[in-house]
Amino acid sequence: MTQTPDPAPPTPTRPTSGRRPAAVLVGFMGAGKSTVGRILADRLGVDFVDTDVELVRRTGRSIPEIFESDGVEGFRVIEENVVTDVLDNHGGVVSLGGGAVTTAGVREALTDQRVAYLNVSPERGYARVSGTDRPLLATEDPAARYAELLAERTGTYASVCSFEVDADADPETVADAIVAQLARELM
Ligand SMILES: Nc1ncnc2c1ncn2[C@@H]1O[C@H](COP(=O)(O)OP(=O)(O)O)[C@@H](O)[C@H]1O
Ligand SMILES: O=C(O)C1=C[C@@H](OP(=O)(O)O)[C@@H](O)[C@H](O)C1
Ligand SMILES: [Mg+2]
Repeated sequence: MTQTPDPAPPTPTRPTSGRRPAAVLVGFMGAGKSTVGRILADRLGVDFVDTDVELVRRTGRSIPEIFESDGVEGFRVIEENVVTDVLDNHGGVVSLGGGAVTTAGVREALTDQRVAYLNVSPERGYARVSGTDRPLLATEDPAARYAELLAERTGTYASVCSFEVDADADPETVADAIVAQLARELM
């Protein structure tokens, strides 16, 4: 007699609102995720969430303060919680912090999303963030650190994205390119 195998137990899922972001923006520091995300949300007539802003709002601490007290590992834990919660519950445009994709749980949460990778060159990207308070660039040679980290992360951005746009262009042009790609995805 053949035995019917037991059905697989249901996969545990996080409680969600059933909404899904219109688009999620990833890419390195200075790619323009925060800037373009707001423009894109306006174009689409939807809300905008920047997960770094949300993280600061929820913790009541600045990003440099969190890096100082909890280190990069502590920051990533808080970031993963905020990012996965926002992805589960937000229906608009979501911009992530540049390093969020280095966490496995974030990459997992991005698998069924529309993910735009803002691909910036080291020269353009660094010129935009040079002199700002991004903790990972608080080194003796921030330009070298920037180029090194960007090279390290490029494969990860490419692996989680649905499509890539040239982020060296001005913010309006980058937003246009994303709208065009989203329209293609609907066809
Ligand atoms: N496409 C762009 N062209 C020129 N400047 C930009 C562009 N995108 C962003 N910026 C500027 O670069 C800086 C960093 O942009 P931001 O949106 O914070 O990048 P990210 O969130 O990817 O780190 C800001 O001063 C912003 O005004
Ligand atoms: O690349 C990173 O690891 C980081 C990027 C920053 O966000 P932006 O990419 O928006 O600058 C911010 O989350 C933090 O300073 C760490
Ligand atoms: Mg940002």
